[in-house]
Amino acid sequence: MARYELVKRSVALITLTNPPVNALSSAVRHAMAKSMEQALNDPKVTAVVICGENGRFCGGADIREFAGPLRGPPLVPLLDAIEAGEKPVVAAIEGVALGGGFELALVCHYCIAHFKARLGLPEVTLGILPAAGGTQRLPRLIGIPAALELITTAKPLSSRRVSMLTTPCPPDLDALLEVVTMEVKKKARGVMAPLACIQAVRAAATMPYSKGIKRESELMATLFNSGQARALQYCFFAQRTAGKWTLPSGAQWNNSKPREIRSAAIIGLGTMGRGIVVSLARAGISVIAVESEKKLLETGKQMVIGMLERDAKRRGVSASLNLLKFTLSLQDLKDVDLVIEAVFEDMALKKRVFQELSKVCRPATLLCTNTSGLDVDALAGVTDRPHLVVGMHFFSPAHVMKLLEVVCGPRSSSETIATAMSLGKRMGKVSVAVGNCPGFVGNRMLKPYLDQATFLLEEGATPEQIDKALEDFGFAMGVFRMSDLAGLDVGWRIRKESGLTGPDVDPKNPPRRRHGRRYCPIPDMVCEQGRFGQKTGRGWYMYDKPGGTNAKPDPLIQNLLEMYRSRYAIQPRNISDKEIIERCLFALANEGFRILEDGIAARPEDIDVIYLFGYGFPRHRGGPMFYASMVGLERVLERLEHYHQAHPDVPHLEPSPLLKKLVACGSPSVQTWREHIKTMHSHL
Ligand SMILES: CCCCCCCCCCCCC[C@H](O)CC(=O)SCCNC(=O)CCNC(=O)[C@H](O)C(C)(C)COP(=O)(O)OP(=O)(O)OC[C@H]1O[C@@H](n2cnc3c(N)ncnc32)[C@H](O)[C@@H]1OP(=O)(O)O
Repeated sequence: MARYELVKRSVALITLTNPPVNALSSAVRHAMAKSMEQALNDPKVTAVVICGENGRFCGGADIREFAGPLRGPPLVPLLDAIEAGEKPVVAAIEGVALGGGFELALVCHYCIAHFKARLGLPEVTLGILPAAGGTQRLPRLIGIPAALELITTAKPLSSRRVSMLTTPCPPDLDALLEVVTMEVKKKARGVMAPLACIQAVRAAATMPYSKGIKRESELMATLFNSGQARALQYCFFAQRTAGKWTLPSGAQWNNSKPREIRSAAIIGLGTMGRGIVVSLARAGISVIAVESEKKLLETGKQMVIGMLERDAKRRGVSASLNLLKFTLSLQDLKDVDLVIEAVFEDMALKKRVFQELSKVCRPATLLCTNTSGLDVDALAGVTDRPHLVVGMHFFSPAHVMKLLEVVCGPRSSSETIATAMSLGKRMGKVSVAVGNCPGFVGNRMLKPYLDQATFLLEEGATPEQIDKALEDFGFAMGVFRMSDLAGLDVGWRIRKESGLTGPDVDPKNPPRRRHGRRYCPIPDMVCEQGRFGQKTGRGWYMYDKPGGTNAKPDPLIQNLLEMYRSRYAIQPRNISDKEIIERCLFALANEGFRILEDGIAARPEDIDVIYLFGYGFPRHRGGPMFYASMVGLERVLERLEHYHQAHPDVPHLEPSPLLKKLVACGSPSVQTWREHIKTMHSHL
């Protein structure tokens, strides 16, 4: 846990040895305390050096330990003792010095850092604050503005006994803290940890160290026990769990070798295709981009080049334009390692593309589809290599959004899945393996969520009221603003194709009902007026111009809602924010339980990661499944039963069997739900 060596008969070398990141677990703290005592008591030792094994200084406190009672020697007195010791202590930093690791470096009297070392205080991302003196020592060392900023930056330090310094303090401290508070509130609505950090840094500026450190500890205690800290720490591990995919066959992330992908091709240079080309080129992969018409090819090419150039400028690197080739001919794809089809969302068209690819590409080429919800296995079925077909569902804009759903068809081989997952990682994506069903995980869950929002409109709410409730909950954008951004026409076309609206609707359907269930036609009526969202300057809101982003409530939508309600004799009622949140989010989580039952997602963590990275679910709420567990499964069940009773024609409100089962088992923690799903059928 910590190795003690005497170097040159005078220097004590203490090496942290707790792979993979030398986290300060209770065993490490214990070993460090012992080693420090030995060094301080040995008259031969004139100086101490602390470093970490395997090129990593220290990744901070052991986050896993936060879930249980705190054991072992506490960190703060250990660090205070290092700082107060009579012998000089040097932190030799290679790799990461994060959180408690950075705080350890701060108490050392000297720091030597490799130029590639990464120093920082990421505690806020875990819903806590740097509570081993970080908020008190750092302002003393580098001043308030720089310390406030350091949450996301790395700064090498070289100073002695930092706690003895006075904090360099700007004359307009209150104004500065006010500005930072406003920024933090805007960036992370409703998130407690950054605000607590500001209060702790204020204490560093206005109090002696002994009082400041006490304040730091009080603030930490509040954060530490908060639901937000639990949610954010859950997110940290959920993201890592999601990469560890596993199939019922026994194939999994650590026993399936991915293929090396050197070249790829993208079919279709629409919004999605362009984003995927940029992501691939940024990852250093040669890309051939294919379009069906010269004009589309030229437009796509100019846009891709522009995107790559802007991106490279921002990152201070040169644009990898030499990796790109643009063509009208599928024949050019005969030698590529992998193809991603990103054509229009039309099964017949996609099948034609896959049949063509089967003929043109060499037999070992992987064929991937970027469909957002169509049957991946149906596409595999028209090829000569169904085992090499997999879904790679990127989210728009694909060069920005971090999420990738890797859709495993029943015939996708483990090597194919491993390759898609590993390619996603190389492209900087958070990849989650999911099963094949309409909408997969993310879009399948979206339907009940969107349905509830539009039903609430019928019953008396307005788009701005619903959006505000969701934004106050923590979403960056409410459901209607988000729909305006994404474009309303896509959903309209899908509803027309499925016979829910338009000329193909069965005339026997009573109004506001389809296939025996409640149906809200308001989104269709909005589209019939040519209101497709931001791009047309009108949608659920009005905008200054087509493409404008400043959403304003539109009296025409208000009129439309009033006319609609009076046509169907609906008496509008006052709807509370609580009802909005419960109906939208419990319906969302309820579908998540069904997805787990159906074996479309292997674990609740996978669903949460999809919603965090693909749908803007607030991270400090942990994701829809974690949120349900925090509310209490019993409560979620009771509210769903209540709403289902009030709306029996909405099957999505009927509590899922898995939710009922978990409640019957005493509402176990989200990390153990998997054990209760074991016996069910998996599509993964
Ligand atoms: C009444 C109540 C009073 C309460 C008061 C309580 C007071 C308690 C006193 C606390 C003192 C506070 C100390 C400090 O201020 C708090 C902290 O230090 S919090 C931790 C801060 N550190 C981080 O957030 C770093 C997190 N890690 C990373 O960012 C990355 O892992 C990395 C270090 C950059 C390495 O990245 P990669 O190379 O990509 O590797 P992975 O991310 O895949 O990680 C590999 C493996 O390691 C596990 N892991 C990483 N960091 C930690 C950690 N800090 N603790 C535990 N485990 C960690 C990670 O989960 C992976 O595990 P695997 O998935 O392989 O099992």
